[in-house]
Amino acid sequence: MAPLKSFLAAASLVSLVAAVPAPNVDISGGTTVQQVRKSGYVRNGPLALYKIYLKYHLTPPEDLLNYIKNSSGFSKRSEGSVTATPIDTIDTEYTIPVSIGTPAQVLQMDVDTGSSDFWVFSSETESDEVNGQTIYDPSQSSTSKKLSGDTYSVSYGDGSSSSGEVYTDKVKIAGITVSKQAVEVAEQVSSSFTSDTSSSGLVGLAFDSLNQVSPSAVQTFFGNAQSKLDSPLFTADLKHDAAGSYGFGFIDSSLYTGSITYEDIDSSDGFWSWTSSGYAIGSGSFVSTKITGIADTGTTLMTMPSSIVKAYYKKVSGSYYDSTAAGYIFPCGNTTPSFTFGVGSLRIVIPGSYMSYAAADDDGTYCYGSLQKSSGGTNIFGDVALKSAFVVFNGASSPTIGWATK
Ligand SMILES: Cc1noc(C)c1CN(C)Cc1cc2n(n1)CCN(c1cc(N)ncn1)C2
Repeated sequence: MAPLKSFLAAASLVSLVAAVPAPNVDISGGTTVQQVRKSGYVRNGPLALYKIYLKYHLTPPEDLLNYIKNSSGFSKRSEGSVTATPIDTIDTEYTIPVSIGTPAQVLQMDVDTGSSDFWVFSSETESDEVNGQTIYDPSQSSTSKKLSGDTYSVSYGDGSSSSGEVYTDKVKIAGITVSKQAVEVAEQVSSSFTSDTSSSGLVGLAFDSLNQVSPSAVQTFFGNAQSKLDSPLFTADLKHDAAGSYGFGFIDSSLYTGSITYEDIDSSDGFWSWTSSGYAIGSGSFVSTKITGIADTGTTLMTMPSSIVKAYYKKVSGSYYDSTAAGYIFPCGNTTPSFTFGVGSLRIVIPGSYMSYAAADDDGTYCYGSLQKSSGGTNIFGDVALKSAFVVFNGASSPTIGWATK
């Protein structure tokens, strides 16, 4: 436990320095102010150190966080976690319960780190576009307030879309409450959302710059909650065909093995964009090459540059690019090798079983690969990659992304 002792030593030094009153030296010839020790003040090094981290929006080291978390009486901010449930056995998307309004209206919503709008099926959604989803009705909430004149219209990489008006209301996720979250209430949704009976809306967790409310953009749930979290971060522990979790404000060290490797985020395009150190196919040797892509929980699969994808499917017998399916397919029974991507010197292995996504035809002869070619130059580390790791989305002033094995 050396690190803890070392930071405690540092912390006590901080508190020592912070608590000793300066001598009453009158250097201005003016009046002297008598400093007195704050009565009842109990010096506390770790808390003093912790407050420095929070003041400068820095992420405290894990041992300091654990110390604060396990010590009673500290003025803690907030943190919590929520179950992330795959909507089907092939992990098409993951939803979480979200409480909106007073009394709470609870909707299962899709968490999307690839977009920045919090929108819901609502009492205002065209009735023929609602298909079993839970709707939010602002008129039934005593804390809702319409943002008159504000509208939104958002579209996604797969061509789906949603549009409507905007309210604010109380929103609680993982036990963390944002009292005035902008809730974008859908008047229209595209057919793919209507057919997705498992999701009643989206929680966009990309950067605020991507928000599509006009005339002025609003903040995401994370954008609003960040300042009240113990640490300005959220984590994703997605699983194959099993319940995982999203954490807010803290890192649960029981959810991963080894240590977390962090890479810088370039948020200039509003995405969680980072650079991988390379890849390997099956038991093949690791190819060191920079692959810049976005960490996107709202995309089911994974897309890489064409050269890497071609090299991968060379190892899948019977595979070929099918323009009708708009992707690589292969005979379902054929073996798909694992796919490894690098995070610095760390290696995240996507098991071969994750690399076959779903039947590509009605009789299930051919299957659609989980790895496909990038379009428009954006590589996407979607759910296939994310569910193979424990991932930290660190929204500090210089954002980073952390990956760990699990
Ligand atoms: C997909 C899918 N496949 O089977 C089902 C069900 C679904 C979900 N479904 C049809 C509806 C749907 C479509 C989208 N979503 N959900 C989530 C947001 N979308 C994104 C997000 C993002 N970051 N990047 C690209 N699109 C498009």
